[in-house]
Amino acid sequence: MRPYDEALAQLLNDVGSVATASNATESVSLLDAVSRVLAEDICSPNNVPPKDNSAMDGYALRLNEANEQGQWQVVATRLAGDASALTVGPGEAVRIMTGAEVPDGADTVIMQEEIIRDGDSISLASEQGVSAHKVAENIRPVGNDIKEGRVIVAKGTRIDASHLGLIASVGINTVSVYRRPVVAVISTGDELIEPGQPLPAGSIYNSNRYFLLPMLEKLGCEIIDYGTLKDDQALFERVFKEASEKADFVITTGGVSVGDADYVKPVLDALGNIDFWKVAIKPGKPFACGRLSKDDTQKAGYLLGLPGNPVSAIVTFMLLARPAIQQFSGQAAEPLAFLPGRVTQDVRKRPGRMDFQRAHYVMGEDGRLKVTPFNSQSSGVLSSIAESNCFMVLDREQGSLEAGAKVKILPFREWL
Ligand SMILES: Nc1nc2c(c(=O)[nH]1)N[C@H]1C(S)=C(S)[C@@H](COP(=O)(O)OP(=O)(O)OC[C@H]3O[C@@H](n4cnc5c(N)ncnc54)[C@H](O)[C@@H]3O)O[C@H]1N2
Ligand code: MOO
Repeated sequence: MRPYDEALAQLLNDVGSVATASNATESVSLLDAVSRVLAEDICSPNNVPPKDNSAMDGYALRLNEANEQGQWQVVATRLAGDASALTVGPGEAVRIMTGAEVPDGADTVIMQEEIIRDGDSISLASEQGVSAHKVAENIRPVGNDIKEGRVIVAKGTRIDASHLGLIASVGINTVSVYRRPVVAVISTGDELIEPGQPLPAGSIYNSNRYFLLPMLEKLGCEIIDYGTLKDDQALFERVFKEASEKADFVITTGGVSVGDADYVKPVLDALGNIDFWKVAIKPGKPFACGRLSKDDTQKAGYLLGLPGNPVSAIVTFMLLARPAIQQFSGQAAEPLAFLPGRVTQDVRKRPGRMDFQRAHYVMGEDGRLKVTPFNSQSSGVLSSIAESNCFMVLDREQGSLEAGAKVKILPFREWL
């Protein structure tokens, strides 16, 4: 059994990345770019905001040159979108709206709640007069958000809604992204039935397919869904081969253990090579992987054989398949971000496997995170994932723990 870190390092080394391949990029319009990985640094061609503008509805004036009476004459009105030439002289003010360009000469915008207006004459409402205000207040300076030429989103970033907004804010509507990884998904097992069908004796509903497809979607993958295969070695061989010729990754669930109908490994061995089998993690130990071709020069899909138990399948997807697909997609490495916490109850654990217990974490009254493991840690209990918000991660050589012990928290809901 490989320790988790070694298994992941080997997997990442074996799968490579489209970022090093030629012809692996395409140009897409902004709204089609969400969930894709950027193949270029996005540099801003201009300043945001492009000119000094007002943060408030109020009056633009020269606070530095306030007269003794602290009074100004309103000489014009400035709306957002109006860029006509306009200069404010000493003793003059311009009625200005939020977002409008600050007229030349003005050094400050006073918000209207802090102004007393009498006809076209304004004065400061505060008894402290000018000293209640600061020069430049309520002015958003040119380039305050983004300076011209700055990299606003780096190559290797998986684009989310905030990146789309930021890229739009500098006026760019097309970006270069890496091609999508093609992923074939295969459920295996004689006992599996699709939801919506009556359940014959001895059968169970296929749940793995229903969390894998949306998680792959979220990773920007192009999916080939092979549904469910009966446990038949010749059938596996034929379908795995076909899938590997079309897909970058072939993800299977089930059939990787030591049972009489566990054909995934023998088929991987026959078509290609097993990179490794078994990782020292709980759940998910029998994870298997390798390339589905013996010919190194041929492009062929890489098999990620997830264990059949639903929790083992989702955990190995999150911890092994997901980083492999992210790296292959050209995404910059994203190491697991643990949070420090304390466990609320005694925990039993035997040394030997790194344990990813499903758990719920909250902020305690002392401001520290406290984490409570789900009451069943069985790898068949999928509600342990649906009702948890993190893994409580216990190192491989760790033994049992007492309530109050320090543990690592790994939030996972954003991956789902
Ligand atoms: N003698 C041993 N037996 C087992 C070992 C072992 O080391 N020695 N390891 C156990 C562990 S740990 C796991 S995990 C499982 C993995 O088994 P397989 O990958 O071969 O999976 P299957 O036997 O095909 O299925 C296991 C379990 O999961 C259910 N299943 C499968 N696919 C789905 C699906 N798509 N949706 C819902 N449920 C699914 C299946 O019905 C079984 O109950 O092996 C242990 N055994
Ligand atoms: O690894 Mo199995 O996934 O312990 O149930």
